[in-house]
Amino acid sequence: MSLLPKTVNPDLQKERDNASIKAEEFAVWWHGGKDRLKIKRDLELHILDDLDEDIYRFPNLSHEEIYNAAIKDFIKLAKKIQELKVERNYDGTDIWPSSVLWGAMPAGNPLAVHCGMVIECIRIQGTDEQFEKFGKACQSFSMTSAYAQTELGHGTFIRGLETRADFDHHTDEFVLNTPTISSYKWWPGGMGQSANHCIVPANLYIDNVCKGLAMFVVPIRDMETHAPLPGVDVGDIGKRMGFAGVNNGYLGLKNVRIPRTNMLMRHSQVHRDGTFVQSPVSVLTYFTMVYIRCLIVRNVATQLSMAATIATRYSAVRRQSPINPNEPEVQIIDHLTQQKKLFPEMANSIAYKLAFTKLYQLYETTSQDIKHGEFSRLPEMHSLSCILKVLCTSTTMAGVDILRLACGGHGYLSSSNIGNIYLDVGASCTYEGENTVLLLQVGRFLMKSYRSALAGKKLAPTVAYLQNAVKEKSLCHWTGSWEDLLKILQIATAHKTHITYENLMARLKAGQTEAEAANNTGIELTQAAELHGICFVAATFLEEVTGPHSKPRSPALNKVLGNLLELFMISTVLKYMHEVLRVHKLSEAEIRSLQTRLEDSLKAVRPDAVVICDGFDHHDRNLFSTLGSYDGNVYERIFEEAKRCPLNKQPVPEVIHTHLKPFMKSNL
Ligand SMILES: CCCCCCCC/C=C\CCCCCCCC(=O)SCCNC(=O)CCNC(=O)[C@H](O)C(C)(C)COP(=O)(O)OP(=O)(O)OC[C@H]1O[C@@H](n2cnc3c(N)ncnc32)[C@H](O)[C@@H]1OP(=O)(O)O
Ligand SMILES: Cc1cc2nc3c(=O)[nH]c(=O)nc-3n(C[C@H](O)[C@H](O)[C@H](O)COP(=O)(O)OP(=O)(O)OC[C@H]3O[C@@H](n4cnc5c(N)ncnc54)[C@H](O)[C@@H]3O)c2cc1C
Repeated sequence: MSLLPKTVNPDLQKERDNASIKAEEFAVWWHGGKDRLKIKRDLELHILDDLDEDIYRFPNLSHEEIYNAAIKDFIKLAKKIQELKVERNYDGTDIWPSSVLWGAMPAGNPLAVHCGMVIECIRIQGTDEQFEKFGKACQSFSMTSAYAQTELGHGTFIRGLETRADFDHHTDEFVLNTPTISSYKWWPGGMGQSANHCIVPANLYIDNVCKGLAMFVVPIRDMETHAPLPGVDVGDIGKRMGFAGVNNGYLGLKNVRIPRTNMLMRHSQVHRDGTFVQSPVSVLTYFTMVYIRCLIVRNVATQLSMAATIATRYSAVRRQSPINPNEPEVQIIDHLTQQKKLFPEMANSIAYKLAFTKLYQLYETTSQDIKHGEFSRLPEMHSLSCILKVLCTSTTMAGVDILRLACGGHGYLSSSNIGNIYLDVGASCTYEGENTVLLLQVGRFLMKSYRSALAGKKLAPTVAYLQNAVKEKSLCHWTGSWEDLLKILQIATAHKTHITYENLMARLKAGQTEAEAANNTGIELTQAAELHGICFVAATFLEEVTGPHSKPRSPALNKVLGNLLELFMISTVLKYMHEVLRVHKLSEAEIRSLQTRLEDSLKAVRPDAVVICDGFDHHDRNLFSTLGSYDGNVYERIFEEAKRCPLNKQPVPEVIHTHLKPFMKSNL
């Protein structure tokens, strides 16, 4: 019998009753309007409400059982999406990589890469006819696929990939080979057993001359029997830290033949006579990665808001230690240091979601440009998607762990679900471009932009601030306004960029090659890149709160958002104070006033913390957390989960009779 009360925990109810805004108003803003919120909720209702709760207890299953369950869960979900005929998420992005579906696939989706990446890859890299043939088959699931780029020996350095595709003039085919153990494809999601096709990026050879990387649609399993095709060696790479159900795989290819027309040929082509037509811009092959990097930003912003919801609700429900010795124990959310753990992460998740919205607009514009043969925005797009992917994943990983710690011992329970969120976010620091490597790409872009700034050339919009900062070496007058806080971050970034550039130049002057000099300047390049990302996020948040978007919002909501922006700005400037002090000598009194503002902003957020999290509007089944449910009945849920633990099914487990008791007896 369930121990769960039907009522909401009174402390949590009190938080909702006493807040300055209603959660609904925040939810409407967060989701971009009433209509969008309704789309999201209708979807969740249809997808999540009738699920069997046992699917959330996958940590009790074996690797194989988890995979079997994940496939079955995926099919249930796919059928629902097909019935509904929805293609788009509430925010206009593709439905499949959307967080609305996460609750239905708690162990991960063995066809996530198929749905979220391959279809878009075929759209971006294939011709319209190829999309008609392969893309549509993927959309209808008559074909299942994986994106098989990474190899055992190379993930980062794509030019080092060893898989080769040789054009055979006689048969009009490509012959694919992974000639060494290090060239085996390794890691692709869904490739182990789920996919019957792969997108294989490989070096294209015509008459033994390498033409660079191209993408090939390679069947790997029989369409009828699903058995691996001749020349194909495929399987699951074994248990990962997380991603239990995702079926990451390995793939070896030995003289596997595919028709010439299976090369994705929107940007580069091989004709029947073996003529090769080069892509107008070689990095177009990398554009699918740009798309996924954008979506990762949105995903981790959502995951951070989930962890913040769990930890904040728990902190409102749990009481421990009085503040004044003779008074009752307080809700732990009233300890100031606890607020310092919770609220900045809440603000970060909002900041990252806003940054995503801006990033995605740039992505859509750039995609349109590419369709019209215009590529000038690519470097900025690449750099912005890299820096936001890195900044948001790495700080979210750290933030989720802070939120776990904020839940004390119970945060460490698997049923808190924070561990699962942490492992998912942790993977995103590595996949789709390892974070340090992407920071170096951004550092390189900053060096180029800085050189242009020095030459008085016009800069791309997202680095335009460097131009002023080149001249303006410090703030003339410090008022401590939000605008000043942003400005000082921008000047600090420009300064960091400037000294990094100088150090790079000095190394070149001393005779180092460009590559050596870049390697030796790597630490500063990554630091400048990180600061650049911070400036973008801060500028976007500031614009949302003070710009024209604030007009239609109620004063109460604007106040709440202002409190969150204040917290974000002050926390950020304090975090990077060592860089700020290099460009503006803030006095001791000015720094102390920032510390006071930090404390005041935590107190200002406090009364609305629970409703802000309610406004993130996470369905209980998406959170699936004993600590973070809407009703706050934490202890009862923890208790029920313990009772469900498979070990408790019998009073004395078999191993006690077979091993522990005899051992104890032998020591009598
Ligand atoms: C489907 C998911 C949906 C979303 C998530 C949902 C979550 C749901 C849960 C579960 C699903 C699981 C989802 C997992 C999915 C994971 C999938 C993968 O991981 S697929 C593998 C990714 N692999 C990498 O990302 C390799 C990283 N490496 C690279 O990108 C390159 O090798 C790089 C950039 C590091 C270096 O490439 P160089 O050696 O060719 O380039 P250089 O020489 O440095 O640069 C040449 C020029 O090209 C530019 N460039 C490089 N990349 C560019 C790009 N993408 N666009 C534009 N320009 C680019 C550079 O800036 C440079 O420009 P200048 O010369 O300075 O002007
Ligand atoms: C959960 C998960 C899912 C994945 N799914 C897919 C998928 O679906 N399809 C796919 O193709 N791949 C997939 N991958 C692979 C992933 O894209 C790669 O692991 C990732 O790109 C990192 O490459 P790597 O493993 O070669 O790391 P490495 O590059 O070997 O990184 C190791 C270390 O070397 C450093 N390093 C490497 N190069 C440089 C450099 N130039 N400068 C400075 N430092 C450097 C890195 O910073 C890092 O510290 C997945 C990976 C994971 C973990």
